[in-house]
Amino acid sequence: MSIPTIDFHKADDATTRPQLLQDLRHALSEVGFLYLSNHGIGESIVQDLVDALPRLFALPDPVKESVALVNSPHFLGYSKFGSEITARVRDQREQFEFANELPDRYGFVVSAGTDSPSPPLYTRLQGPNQWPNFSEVPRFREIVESYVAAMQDLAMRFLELVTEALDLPPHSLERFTGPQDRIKLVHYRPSSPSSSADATAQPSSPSSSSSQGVGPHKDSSGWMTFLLQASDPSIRGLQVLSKDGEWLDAPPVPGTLVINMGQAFEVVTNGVCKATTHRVLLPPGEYDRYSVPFFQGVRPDLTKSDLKALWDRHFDTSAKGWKMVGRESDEGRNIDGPFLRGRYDTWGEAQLRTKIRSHRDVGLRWYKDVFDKYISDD
Ligand SMILES: O=C(O)CCC(=O)C(=O)O
Ligand SMILES: [Fe+2]
Repeated sequence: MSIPTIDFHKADDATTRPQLLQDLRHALSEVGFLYLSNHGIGESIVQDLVDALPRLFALPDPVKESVALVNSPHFLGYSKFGSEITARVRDQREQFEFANELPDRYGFVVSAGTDSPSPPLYTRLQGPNQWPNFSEVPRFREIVESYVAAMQDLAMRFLELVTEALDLPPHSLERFTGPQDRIKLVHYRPSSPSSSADATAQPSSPSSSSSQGVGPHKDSSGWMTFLLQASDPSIRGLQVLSKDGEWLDAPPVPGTLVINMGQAFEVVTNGVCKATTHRVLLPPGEYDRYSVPFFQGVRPDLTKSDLKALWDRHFDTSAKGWKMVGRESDEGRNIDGPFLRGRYDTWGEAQLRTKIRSHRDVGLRWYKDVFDKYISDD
């Protein structure tokens, strides 16, 4: 199996659109990953971001830590190398996380102390960014905001094509999207053999010579992920788990974005479109890898019961037409998925739990009352 490429230009031409829709349906329901070419994002919007990344991550640690994630109840900010855990192993990456700018509605209601009931705790994930204030990366905020705005527009346009490819009425998926889209600027560096022997490294890292950039996971932050691989094409690392349980390389292809479905998409489609398991495995060497995933947001109050009608009408998996439904490798099926597996019925709560488990220092500081519940619920 290989990862298909969807040429977005073909959607504009009535002679190529039907085949494109068929290819997209196949990619969504039977592969779970695709490259999107001719996506229409302005070249300078992408290039400005790509150019900013090495300068951003070369800043001294105290400068980066001036916007540390732990300062933010919204999990927006900088996390240093080795602070994130996926599949119980420390990831060899550092990252900045931003979102489209939103007010801290939860904080506002709670601190106002009015009689109105507090919003659910998970609404606290929404809030303002921490923008770093440094001169070494000129126009940084503007570059990130332009990229986010372009991705929000692309994600909505692509979602309409997906809606049509799955034979759904126009706009029927749009109502599941939420107010907050998130983006990460990520820098990977393989651990040297000596550092992988330190106390933080786990014995279960994928192999003794490669380091875990990010461990096997299904994206939990959003609905669909649009990933920019922002290093030289010779720098590999991203791998996708096929339905047969085989890890496939997804090398950078200039001019494309890699798209995959997140956990909410799998739930909304009743398992017809699987959220595909992926990881970044860094071959040994001295190099830097940069990537920028954009996660299209999900409506936080979405519950599984909201989806029943859609499942019955369009994603009845006992009906013919969804050829490979339910097929997934054992490794993929065993990936942690609190919304998928039914323990948490509301999307926002499942997302909060995932965030707390991945960034425990933030959880302890801002979510003390629910920390133990979410950490030890498996
Ligand atoms: O860096 C990459 O290529 C993938 C990152 C990723 O999968 C994630 O952060 O969810
Ligand atoms: Fe991911």
